[in-house]
Amino acid sequence: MPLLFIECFLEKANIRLLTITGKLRLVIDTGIGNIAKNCRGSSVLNTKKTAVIGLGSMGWGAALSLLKAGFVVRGCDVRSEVLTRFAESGGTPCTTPASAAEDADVILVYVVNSKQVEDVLFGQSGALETARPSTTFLLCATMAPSATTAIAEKLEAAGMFVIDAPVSGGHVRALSGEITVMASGTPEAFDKASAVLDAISAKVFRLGDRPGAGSQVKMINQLLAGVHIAATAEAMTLAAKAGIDLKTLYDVICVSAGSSWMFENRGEHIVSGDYTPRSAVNIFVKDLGIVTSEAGKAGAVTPLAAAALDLFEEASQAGFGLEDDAAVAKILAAKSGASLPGVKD
Ligand SMILES: NC(=O)C1=CN([C@@H]2O[C@H](COP(=O)(O)OP(=O)(O)OC[C@H]3O[C@@H](n4cnc5c(N)ncnc54)[C@H](O)[C@@H]3O)[C@@H](O)[C@H]2O)C=CC1
Ligand SMILES: O=C(O)C(=O)[C@@H](O)CO
Repeated sequence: MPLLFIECFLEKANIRLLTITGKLRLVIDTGIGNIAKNCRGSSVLNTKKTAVIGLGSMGWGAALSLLKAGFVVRGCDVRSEVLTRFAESGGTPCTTPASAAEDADVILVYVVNSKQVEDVLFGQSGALETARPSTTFLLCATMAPSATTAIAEKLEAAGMFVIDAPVSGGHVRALSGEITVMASGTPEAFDKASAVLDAISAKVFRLGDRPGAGSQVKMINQLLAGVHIAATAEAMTLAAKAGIDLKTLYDVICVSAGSSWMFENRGEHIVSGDYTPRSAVNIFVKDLGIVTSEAGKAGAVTPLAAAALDLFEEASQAGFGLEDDAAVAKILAAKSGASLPGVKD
């Protein structure tokens, strides 16, 4: 069918075709709210109002992806400068989780750890104070599976739907709406959140019907991610010590068998000497802490994760906790007497 004919037909029927972050979407304006359907085959949903709690490296990207996809987005953060930037980007800034949660159909929780998640949900001015029953919560922070399960049970007891939805892909993929989601929850929860998941991700893995299963898989990803960052830092430090040009090394390894997603991503930060946090050292103190403690409970040995955790803890104690996690290289460089770009000897 000629494209012009399709366009005229869609215009008459009040249907707009939008391409957002490379995904083709149909938006049908019913006058009472949009019904969006992703043309790559996901379900139709009329969810319109969303809230993102925690507008940091990952939550910011998710919030912007939702705005681009046509959702109304309330965003909450404790940092006022972030709220100002969010308002400038078209979002509705909120100073408390309770005000962000009012009226929301789906709420995405993107703070750092389980303690913060509990605070923003169940604490004073927390989301549960105002969220309507049957609101769907996406728990996107990386937490121990047991913590995720306990939080999900508390939300469900209050009449909410929950998806355990930890994410992967870093700040850049969050911004482009292309993260991977390691998700678990009831089919009903997935139905309610499918348009939101489509807007923020390139791939959603459904890993089970109960919250906790997603966090278990994410924990394994974090074992690999943490070890690969530490290995990248070690490789770069040895290369620097051996007098190899780091940019040349980076180009060679990226197309060789020693590479990894983390080598490509964090290796670039080390080569350019840029430790602006896209994911902070302290995140891996948390995540590898989860890995080693859960492994201990399960009776599994994780010597590589333990060695990597030691390095991240050392980096944190040396004052690099809020820098990009590639700063673990600074510890190895100092011990090796090696010079890294942008790092004072
Ligand atoms: N940065 C990354 O590349 C990735 C991070 N993750 C996970 O995603 C989660 C978020 O990580 P990031 O975005 O890197 O952290 P972040 O530190 O950049 O962002 C967290 C945000 O939450 C806000 N916040 C903290 N307490 C709050 C409260 N009570 N009320 C409102 N806002 C509050 C902070 O001000 C901050 O803006 C973590 O669980 C992390 O492990 C997962 C995949 C990748
Ligand atoms: O993307 C992921 O997966 C990660 O966990 C890291 O980027 C760091 O948090």
